[in-house]
Amino acid sequence: MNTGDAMDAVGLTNVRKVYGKRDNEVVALDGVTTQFRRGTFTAIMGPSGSGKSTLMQCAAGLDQPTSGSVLLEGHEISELDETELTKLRRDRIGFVFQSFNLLPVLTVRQNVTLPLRLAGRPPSRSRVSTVLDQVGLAQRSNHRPSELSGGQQQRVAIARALISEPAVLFADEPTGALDTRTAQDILSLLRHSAQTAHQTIVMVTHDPVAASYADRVLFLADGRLAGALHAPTAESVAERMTHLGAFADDRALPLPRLEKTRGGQHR
Ligand SMILES: Nc1ncnc2c1ncn2[C@@H]1O[C@H](COP(=O)(O)OP(=O)(O)OP(=O)(O)O)[C@@H](O)[C@H]1O
Repeated sequence: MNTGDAMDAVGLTNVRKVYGKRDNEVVALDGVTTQFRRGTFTAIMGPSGSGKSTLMQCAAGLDQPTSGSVLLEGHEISELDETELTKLRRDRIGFVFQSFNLLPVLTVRQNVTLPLRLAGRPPSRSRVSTVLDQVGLAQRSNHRPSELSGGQQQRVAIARALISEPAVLFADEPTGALDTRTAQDILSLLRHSAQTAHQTIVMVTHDPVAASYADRVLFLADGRLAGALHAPTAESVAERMTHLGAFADDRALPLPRLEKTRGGQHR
């Protein structure tokens, strides 16, 4: 059995994912091998349709690869039954998706605490307050989702993912609906979580500045790895994306969405 390296929170070996059959076959991932070390923050980038979401779904155990191995927190996911997979995801993994999946009848606080209450591990009031404060929603804890902006709803989803302090956090465009300042705060929070709480963060993004908060950027093209950048800057990421054709059609490089302070450091 492949037990992998204990330093890796997630390890993919030769992962292939094919959707559809015969004439309708789409090869979404075509032999991807990579590792996500514990306590690291990785951004996944690539042109539309390059397989980013599929990679994340497979790495998170939400979807099974057609072939190849995914080792998640020491477990080969193809060897787990649905109950074991559900337990692994519930206890060790956090998710932030583009659709926030908030329950409209529950308040912010109730939405954030629901997964842990369902798991029989209700968080303390102070833990809830800390997380709501971290995402800038302390004043909104009794509001319902319909009373919040899109960006605020996204922050509820982020708080819900962070509250259980998951070993691995998968996030699909977590700052997509946020204004510049809030996006900076959330990205700094994610980086801080990786550095201090040794959480492993895997984030899909289209934004080179968001990616520059990560320790490493993995590039995908046509379902295959197309290189990596360590200690990325927004400029180096944007340049690489342009070469991958992600910013094609004669547009200028997208202006970094987030500002940086002097010396290239993020606030
Ligand atoms: N459920 C599915 N059934 C059939 N094809 C799929 C399915 N999910 C994804 N695909 C195809 O697999 C390929 C990779 O899709 P994926 O969503 O992983 O790309 P992506 O890089 O996340 O794209 P985007 O940046 O546009 O969100 C695409 O060609 C897509 O059409």
